[in-house]
Amino acid sequence: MKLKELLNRIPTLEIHGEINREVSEIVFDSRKAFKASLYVAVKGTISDGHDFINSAIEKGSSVIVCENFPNDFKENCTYIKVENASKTLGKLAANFYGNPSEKLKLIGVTGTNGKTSVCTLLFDVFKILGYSSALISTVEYRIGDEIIPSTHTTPDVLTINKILAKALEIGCEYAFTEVSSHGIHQDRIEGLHFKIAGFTNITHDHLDYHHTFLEYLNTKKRFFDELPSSAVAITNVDDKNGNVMLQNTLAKKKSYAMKTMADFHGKLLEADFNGMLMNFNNKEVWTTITGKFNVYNLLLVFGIASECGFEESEILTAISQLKRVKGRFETIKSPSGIFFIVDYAHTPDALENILDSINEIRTKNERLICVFGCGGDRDKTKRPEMGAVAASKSTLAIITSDNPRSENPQEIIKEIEAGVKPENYNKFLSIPDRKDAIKSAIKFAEPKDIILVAGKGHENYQEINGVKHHFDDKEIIAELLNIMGK
Ligand SMILES: CC(=O)N[C@H]1[C@@H](OP(=O)(O)OP(=O)(O)OC[C@H]2O[C@@H](n3ccc(=O)[nH]c3=O)[C@H](O)[C@@H]2O)O[C@H](CO)[C@@H](O)[C@@H]1O[C@H](C)C(=O)N[C@@H](C)C(=O)N[C@H](CCC(=O)O)C(=O)O
Ligand SMILES: Nc1ncnc2c1ncn2[C@@H]1O[C@H](COP(=O)(O)OP(=O)(O)OP(=O)(O)O)[C@@H](O)[C@H]1O
Ligand SMILES: N[C@H](CCC[C@H](N)C(=O)O)C(=O)O
Ligand SMILES: [Mg+2]
Repeated sequence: MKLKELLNRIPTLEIHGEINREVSEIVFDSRKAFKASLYVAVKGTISDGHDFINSAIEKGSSVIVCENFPNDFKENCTYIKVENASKTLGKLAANFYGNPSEKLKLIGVTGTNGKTSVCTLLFDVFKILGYSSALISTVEYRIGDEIIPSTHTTPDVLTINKILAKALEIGCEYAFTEVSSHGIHQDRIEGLHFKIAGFTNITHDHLDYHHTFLEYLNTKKRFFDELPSSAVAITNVDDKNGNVMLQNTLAKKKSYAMKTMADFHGKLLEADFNGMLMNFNNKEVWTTITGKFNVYNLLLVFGIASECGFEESEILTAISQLKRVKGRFETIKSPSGIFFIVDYAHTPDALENILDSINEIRTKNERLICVFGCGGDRDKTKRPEMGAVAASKSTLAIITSDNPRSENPQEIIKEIEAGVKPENYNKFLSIPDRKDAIKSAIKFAEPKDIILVAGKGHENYQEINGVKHHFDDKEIIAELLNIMGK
């Protein structure tokens, strides 16, 4: 594409060099630069892309977009000064890929918990309704039937545009994307045109990155603040901050709730481990998805599909055909009758919700064993809160490792243990090796007991000191059951 065309509608401060030249690709990592590429120098959390301008040129970049010009200009290169390189990257990406987000219906979902669930369920509902879509999620990216491994919940803006452009090319009409707080903060959604934006809930997470809860909340709110008046914003008004999210949005406001009046109102009539009977806007629907928090997720799916123009009855028929999302409340029953639940709960709120949901369903004649840990190099303040919740809401909590990353697993466990309330000191034990922890839970369990293995859900690895070792909770459970004959 010609640089002149690429710069269409993009504000610049100063240009040095020829703008009548061909751009082969846009890159924001000098290591990925090649012949005739345009390199955008972005300030990151560790380094500053401006330091790599010359390495990008050595690898073939001939256009540099930056906030400060270097001291000397290389021959045959064009330098473009902009106010904010990270935001400019979003606009360049949209122009380069032909503004795909304006051409298909882009739907974004933000919130602490439930984004993957809602986006995946939307993708599945729309498929049942006969529409092909794109999905951008923590678990995987999908373009119609094609599956691409996921690197980020919300990837960089070039990747998003590339996925959307490909989706458009193969005839998709919708795209569902998770919008993470890191994604908003790092301008990974800059230049995208959202038709509908959904909010699930906001509780404690990522305070390592955002520092305070208010900063975290305001980052999520920015997603709604920046929507145009042509968009629709759907919020959970049972959440304390559900209305705050939409306070300054220009978008048309819609709500969903179970406890208060809302445009999309839901009730949970019955729930067991096989599914739930719900009532949505006075119509009953049965689903194999279970857990009270999933009523909220399904209500948001219902609200979004309604705003896309589908009839309530056809949406509910599609909801009744949904399957569970990978690693979310997935159940396994052993030959001897031990019941396992594998779930991605990795925040205090998620762990509390899943334990509450299990406790509401179970008879209490069995025991509930909770095996969980906390990720290293992530929000440390979650740890004692998760320790407190797990020990108080289960018969036995087995504290173990999640992804320790660069941290010492024993130290993470100590921080989790510190949150256990004195009255629950006899209700927990700590086993650092995750496989050993699951093994102990199985040893301890009798038929009908429930073992919740939380925190890693769909993940098929355990990251220790920068190395990802293959580890899949479901596989480990099957392997141990086989060896232990239970
Ligand atoms: C903390 C964080 O989010 N970091 C993200 C960020 O990297 P960074 O700011 O550290 O980049 P940097 O190393 O400082 O480099 C700055 C710039 O210089 C460039 N550079 C760097 C070195 C070089 O030799 N040449 C060069 O050009 C880099 O490409 C970059 O553009 O920008 C990168 C490019 O987009 C991301 O890949 C990276 O995600 C890291 C890997 C990550 O782990 N992020 C997680 C925390 C994350 O984003 N998670 C959320 C989900 C959270 C949730 O569960 O809700 C997600 O959306 O996935
Ligand atoms: N609406 C909800 N409210 C509270 N907890 C939920 C909700 N939906 C899911 N959960 C819990 O949170 C866990 C993670 O769910 P999900 O993967 O859908 O969230 P996410 O927002 O995509 O998370 P991430 O930020 O890691 O991408 C689930 O396994 C479940 O335990
Ligand atoms: N997207 C989340 C996932 C956490 C999953 C948990 N297994 C962990 O590693 O902490 C994060 O990166 O914080
Ligand atoms: Mg997710």
